[in-house]
Amino acid sequence: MKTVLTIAGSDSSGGAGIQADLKTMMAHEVYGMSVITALTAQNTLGVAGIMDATPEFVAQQLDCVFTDIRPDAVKIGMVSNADIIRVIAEKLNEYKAVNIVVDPVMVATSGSSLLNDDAGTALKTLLLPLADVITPNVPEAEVLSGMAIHTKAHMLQAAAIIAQAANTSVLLKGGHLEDSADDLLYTDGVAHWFEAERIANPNTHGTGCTLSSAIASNLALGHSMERSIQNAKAYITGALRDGLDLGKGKGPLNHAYRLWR
Ligand SMILES: Nc1ncnc2c1ncn2[C@@H]1O[C@H](COP(=O)(O)OP(=O)(O)O)[C@@H](O)[C@H]1O
Ligand SMILES: Cc1ncc(COP(=O)(O)O)c(N)n1
Repeated sequence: MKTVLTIAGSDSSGGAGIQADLKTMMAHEVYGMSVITALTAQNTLGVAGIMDATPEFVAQQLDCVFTDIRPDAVKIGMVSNADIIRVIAEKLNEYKAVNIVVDPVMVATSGSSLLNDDAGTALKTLLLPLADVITPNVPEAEVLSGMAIHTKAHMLQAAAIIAQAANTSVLLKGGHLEDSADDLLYTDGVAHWFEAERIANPNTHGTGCTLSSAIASNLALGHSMERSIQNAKAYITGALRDGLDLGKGKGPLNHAYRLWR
């Protein structure tokens, strides 16, 4: 059995964060493990509260995982402060973690901020360079590149800037552009578009978490980066197309759509 670790925050409403990651891993038939960086009290309408874990406790969780069941891939999501980011970078280096997917989570789909101001620099300098791929959405890519993104041409420019600064591959997700659900992989100066049908579904809580976990699961299963992203896109499109409608705001996906049909 292949194993995947998520390092992320908990979402009490179960649609994003750790809960989305573990459900996605289960749907991919890999063994999921979790290091929790923060608890959030949130639902489909927004984030009511955040309680960060201490950096020491994050380190303790990482030690417990890596000294016992070695992950074949690692997904990193919400890491809300610089001290936690430092500890994660240190431990991933120490344990020589492989197949690292970093989703630079900054703002929840509902609009609430999930990253402290001091964490931005630590994220850029310590965590992004460790990744095999980073998966910003359009607003995150705007912050990371320092430019506005309104078109696919802008996506290309921004991805090149981010890839160069972080010295890694960038999957810039196009879900926030109107009329598009095309994502752009930029690696070593080469651009590859992953095109997908845009689904008319307002319930997109957790799409980013789900996509990055699906990529990590596919990498753990031994697929190439391109194949992993292609498979992950097919999974997220199917989960959106399933049309689950829960909660009063932007609802979650049906992560199990392949299992229950
Ligand atoms: N309405 C949609 N139809 C199809 N795919 C979508 C839709 N919205 C988002 N996606 C896809 O879901 C994934 C997450 O995208 P995005 O919404 O851009 O990120 P985030 O959830 O981090 O804000 C991407 O692969 C994106 O293309
Ligand atoms: C704990 C946690 N982590 C991440 C997200 C971002 O969710 P999305 O995938 O919709 O960008 C979230 N809302 N909560």
